[in-house]
Amino acid sequence: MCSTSKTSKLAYCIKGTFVHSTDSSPMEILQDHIMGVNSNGKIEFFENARKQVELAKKWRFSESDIRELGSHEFCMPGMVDTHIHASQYSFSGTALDLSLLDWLDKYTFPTERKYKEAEFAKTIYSSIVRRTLRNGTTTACYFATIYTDSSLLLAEIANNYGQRAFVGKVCMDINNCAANYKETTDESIAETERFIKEFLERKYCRVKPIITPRFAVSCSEELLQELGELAKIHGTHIQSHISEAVGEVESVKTLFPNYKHYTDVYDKSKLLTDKTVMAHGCYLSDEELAIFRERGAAISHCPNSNISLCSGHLDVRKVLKHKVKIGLGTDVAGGYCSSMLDAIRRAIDTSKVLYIQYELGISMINNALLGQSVPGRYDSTVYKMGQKIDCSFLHTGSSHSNQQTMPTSKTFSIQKEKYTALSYKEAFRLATLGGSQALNIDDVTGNFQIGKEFDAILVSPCVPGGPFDVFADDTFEDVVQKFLNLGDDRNIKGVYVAGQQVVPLPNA
Ligand SMILES: O=c1[nH]c(=O)c2nc[nH]c2[nH]1
Ligand SMILES: [Zn+2]
Repeated sequence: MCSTSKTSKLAYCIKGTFVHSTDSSPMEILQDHIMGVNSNGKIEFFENARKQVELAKKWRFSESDIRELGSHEFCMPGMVDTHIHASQYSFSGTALDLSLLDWLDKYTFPTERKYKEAEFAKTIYSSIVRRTLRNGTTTACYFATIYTDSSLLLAEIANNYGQRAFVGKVCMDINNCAANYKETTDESIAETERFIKEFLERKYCRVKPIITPRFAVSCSEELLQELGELAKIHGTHIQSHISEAVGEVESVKTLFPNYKHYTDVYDKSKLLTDKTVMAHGCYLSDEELAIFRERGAAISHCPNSNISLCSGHLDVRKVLKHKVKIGLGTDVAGGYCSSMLDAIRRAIDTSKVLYIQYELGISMINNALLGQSVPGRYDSTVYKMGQKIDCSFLHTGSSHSNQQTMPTSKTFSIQKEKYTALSYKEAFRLATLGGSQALNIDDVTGNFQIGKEFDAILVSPCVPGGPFDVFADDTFEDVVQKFLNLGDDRNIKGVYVAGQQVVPLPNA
């Protein structure tokens, strides 16, 4: 049950270094600060420690109420995994040899079918909730399976461990529904209604239901529209997949010939709202991103999955340019790692790959061939798939040019735009504040703004047998960067959700 009192007392203070993001800065490092957390789990004050005496008088705390961090230790906001399949955790780290649609048929659907069994579900769901919490994921947006009862069990487990979460019962009624892993349209709608009703009766404080059409390839027009209605009636969040892989985009064109594009399919079903998070979006056009922006819908960037299933790359810069909300997701088990630290690293890697491609001109050529606009072009032509273009303006005389493979019947002029890869600070913001914005919970969590709930990780960079070393010359920025690039759960000494310490785990 969710209980918050109108009057709140100070519960405890933390003193030391805090690292977080704001709208104006991807990373602020605030050394020698003191934070007060109240009995409702909210941040009551956050000030320079110079003000400790004054604050102690006002809030009536003594030295013994303060938890003082060690010299290299710091607190950062808990990470927000905006897209993770709890039900796929059992095979994470395996089965990465196929592309999306075949991967779903061969590995994913047969595994998800097992969640009809409550005992099996309980084992895997407990493991993923424990694992993600240990890795510092304070908020997770989960896909479960088509089975209502075991999806409700995932919600109960997340609630029991104190994780903030969205949990979705998956809906799918057409195609790619391997034998015994499908529902009729009516079943899917009725079970989603039951899921929401029983979920809301449990009155969890920080675990919420989310409407979950798997993706347009496995949902009929009728199901999508009914789910859009249900989301409207109950005011629930919505999650799905969009434009992840070329084969999937092509299937959607065939299945929904009367729609302008993939985004239009969801938009016409009222599934794009300011409480929607869509995973991937690698192949969204400028026009589609403009619709996302208008609706306030968000994208979950899942770089590990995009690389592991050879789906494509999301251009985060392009999404940010369109002012579309964006967070990071692990997308277990298309993504093989359940740690958001991995999502940060892969997001940077992907961005660097795009930088290399831009430098070589490859990305521009690929975009042109996919019928999308070409960044920095002078003309306004949108080149169609397979259209012949002359790429000789790129790398004239360079051995890196792929002009040999390009037909040369049409010429267009292009000015190369400068492309900047994501910095580790920007990736840190995506994993924390960005994720909370994507899930539309940034009024509650995502950074250390006064009044938000204290969702945080206590990081201890120097642990015996830890994954990296800190040297005397390292600045605090270096230490933070080392943790983001090299750290793991050995460095995560404590995890807090709404002021409650949830890691170390019970029975760890
Ligand atoms: O990465 C993905 N994982 C899935 O389970 C899935 N289903 C549809 N599209 C998907 N993409
Ligand atoms: Zn997914």
